[in-house]
Amino acid sequence: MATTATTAPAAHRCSYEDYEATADWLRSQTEQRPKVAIICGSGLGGLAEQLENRVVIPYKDIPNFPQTTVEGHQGQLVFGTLEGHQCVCMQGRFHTYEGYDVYKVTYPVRVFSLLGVRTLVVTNAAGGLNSSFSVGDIMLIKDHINMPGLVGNNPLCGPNDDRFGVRFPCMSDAYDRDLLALAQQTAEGQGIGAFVHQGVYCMVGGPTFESIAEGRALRTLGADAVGMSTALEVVVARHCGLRVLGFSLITNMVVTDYDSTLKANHAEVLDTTLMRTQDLQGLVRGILAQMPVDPEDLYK
Ligand SMILES: O=P(O)(O)O[C@H]1O[C@H](CO)[C@@H](O)[C@H]1O
Ligand SMILES: Nc1nc2[nH]cnc2c(=O)[nH]1
Repeated sequence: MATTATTAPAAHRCSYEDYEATADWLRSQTEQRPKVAIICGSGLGGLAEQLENRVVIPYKDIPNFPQTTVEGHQGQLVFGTLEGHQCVCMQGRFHTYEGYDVYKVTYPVRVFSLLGVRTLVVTNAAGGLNSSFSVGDIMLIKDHINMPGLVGNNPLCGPNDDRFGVRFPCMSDAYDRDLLALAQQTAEGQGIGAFVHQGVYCMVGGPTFESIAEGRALRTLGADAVGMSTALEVVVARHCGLRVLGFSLITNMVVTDYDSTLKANHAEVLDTTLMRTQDLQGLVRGILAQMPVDPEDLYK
């Protein structure tokens, strides 16, 4: 039977049993039971090095897990404690441009949910579209434009599994407002408020960086930053009820001027992450330090 771009063949989707098998296997590898998951963006995996009592599990050993293929993404799960919170950190994420479908890209998020995770922290490297942003700024994500999802490439396409969430999840509250306010307040308290902004992240498919016309179009659409990840993970996280906090590190400014000779490139992206990695780590730590560890206080 012919299939359309909007509905993957069932064989490409993952079953509840697949997610459970991965979660069960991970439970057998560690006694840690994380409540917070952190997905590290390009060049931002250093956050996982901050965890205490680390248990490191390479993706290649994890049943049903994809492998990372992108420079700046290490390819391992790190369990451990950060500021009193039991965490699991993805040192390396998956992207559709690597050839993975939207179900594989978001596979870890449902596994985390089955492990008992309640809060997802996403980080990414992104190109700045807002002309008031500068390279090295941190953008707290207040909303997203899920470009693949808008054209039907959404990880929730296909039969809905009610064990994870509802058929038609709301996305107007995708990024938790309390966590966003806490992040802003923490940035001010740490004296880095001058380069921390709030804005809208637009996910595109990549792997091409934007043409000038595309950059201009995305800005007109209301995007402040653009990247090739995150929104799909957030959609799946919200579907299964996780709270989400997101950060974009502005690693380059998107070229929107025909007179410019600048050219976006991945080496520049990784260089900028080196420059700001300490600030971002400090900010995440500062936020976690103020989040109640007791889940009953946090998730009621
Ligand atoms: O979104 P993350 O994984 O941080 O990576 C960003 O950086 C890469 C481009 O340099 C792309 O993968 C883009 O999405
Ligand atoms: N699409 C896109 N992704 C990025 N990731 C880091 N910088 C960029 C960028 O300029 N465009």
